[in-house]
Amino acid sequence: MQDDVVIMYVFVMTVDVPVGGSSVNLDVAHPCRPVQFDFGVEKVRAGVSVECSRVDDLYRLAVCGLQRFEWKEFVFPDVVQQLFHGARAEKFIFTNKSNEIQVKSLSLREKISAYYLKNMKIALIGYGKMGHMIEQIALERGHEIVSIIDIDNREDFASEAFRSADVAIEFTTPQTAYDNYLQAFAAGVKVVSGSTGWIPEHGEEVRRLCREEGHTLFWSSNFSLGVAIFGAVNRYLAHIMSGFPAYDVRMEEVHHVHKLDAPSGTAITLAEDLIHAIGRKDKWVKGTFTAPDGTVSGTEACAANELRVDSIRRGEVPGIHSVVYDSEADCITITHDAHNRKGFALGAVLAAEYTATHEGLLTMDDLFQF
Ligand SMILES: NC(=O)C1=CN([C@@H]2O[C@H](COP(=O)(O)OP(=O)(O)OC[C@H]3O[C@@H](n4cnc5c(N)ncnc54)[C@H](O)[C@@H]3O)[C@@H](O)[C@H]2O)C=CC1
Ligand SMILES: O=C(O)C1=N[C@H](C(=O)O)C[C@H](O)C1
Repeated sequence: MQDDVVIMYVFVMTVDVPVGGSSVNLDVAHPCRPVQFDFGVEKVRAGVSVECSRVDDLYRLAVCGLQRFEWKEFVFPDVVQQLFHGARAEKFIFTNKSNEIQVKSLSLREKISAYYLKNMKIALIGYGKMGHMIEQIALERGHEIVSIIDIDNREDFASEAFRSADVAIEFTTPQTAYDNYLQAFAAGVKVVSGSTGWIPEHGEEVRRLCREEGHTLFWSSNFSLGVAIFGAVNRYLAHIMSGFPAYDVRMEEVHHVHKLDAPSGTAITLAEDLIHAIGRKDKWVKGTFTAPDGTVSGTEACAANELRVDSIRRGEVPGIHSVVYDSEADCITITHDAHNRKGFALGAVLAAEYTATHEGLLTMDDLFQF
């Protein structure tokens, strides 16, 4: 069968961008890159033409197993010319081999920066486990950290340095996140936040601030690509299982002993998605809680219409989420197991890159349409 061919129009900047390595992997073609403009993609397959227009499309097509990409000349729309003086068009061939896009006829020196608008000024709110990891990844990606605010220097919200940030990345606590958003909004700074546990109290007001008062917040209970994929599998599986009532469903999340909230924000997102797709559950409820010393509180008992979510706190586990469908005959379990916090941190930085050029209440659905 003839290879799929994508004719893609792309521009290449002349500025330097750290790419690293001799090939460009999926990360570079990641949909989160803040490409602000459309570049046309024409997919030719067995005589069928499909119009695509964003980096997301490249990513999706790559994952679908496309064999060959052709990057052709790009006719710059006015907006791109205004934004990028000196941009020039070039033609490159990309091949997809085992989920990796390798660049052919593109030397490292040429640096593909089509995915960068510019290096950003980032402020960090919360300099704990996530704040440190985000700092490292942001620097690796060529961004500048202009301000770091933690519990002891909150007056820095009023500083010039903080106000100069393109985006603030906030990872603090369930109790403090909302006030941090207000401080950042008052300083005119957009926020990316992964803090969990604040939505029951402040969710409505934050939605209003973004939808009616022009503030920008990108929030996700989990920024990792793996959980975004897992979420899509969860929704699809729930859709299938809605036709098989012999299976009851429950969830379980395992996290490190320092975690303040239970169930985890990710578990709540997964539970809400699942309930939306399956007819026989209409709310999630807290099930058992296993404390670090092994003590179990709560209960496994719940009504048929309730989705039970069990929480376990153990050691330094970065985060494990499972959805379990159980019947008399067998059990189907899907699990996402984070090996470390890198995926969360990279996702948060990618979200910040996206947020720098977008407005309003933003979520992972803006980045991935699985
Ligand atoms: N959405 C996601 O992908 C992820 C979300 N999280 C969430 O992010 C939050 C933070 O996680 P970690 O960094 O692991 O916690 P951590 O406890 O290591 O760090 C939190 C930091 O926030 C600081 N802090 C507390 N109150 C503050 C305030 N009012 N202003 C400024 N800083 C303040 C603390 O001093 C600490 O340095 C938690 O809610 C966690 O559930 C964690 C990992 C991934
Ligand atoms: O507190 C954590 O560590 C994590 N919190 C998030 C959550 O509540 O889901 C995301 C991840 O699981 C790690």
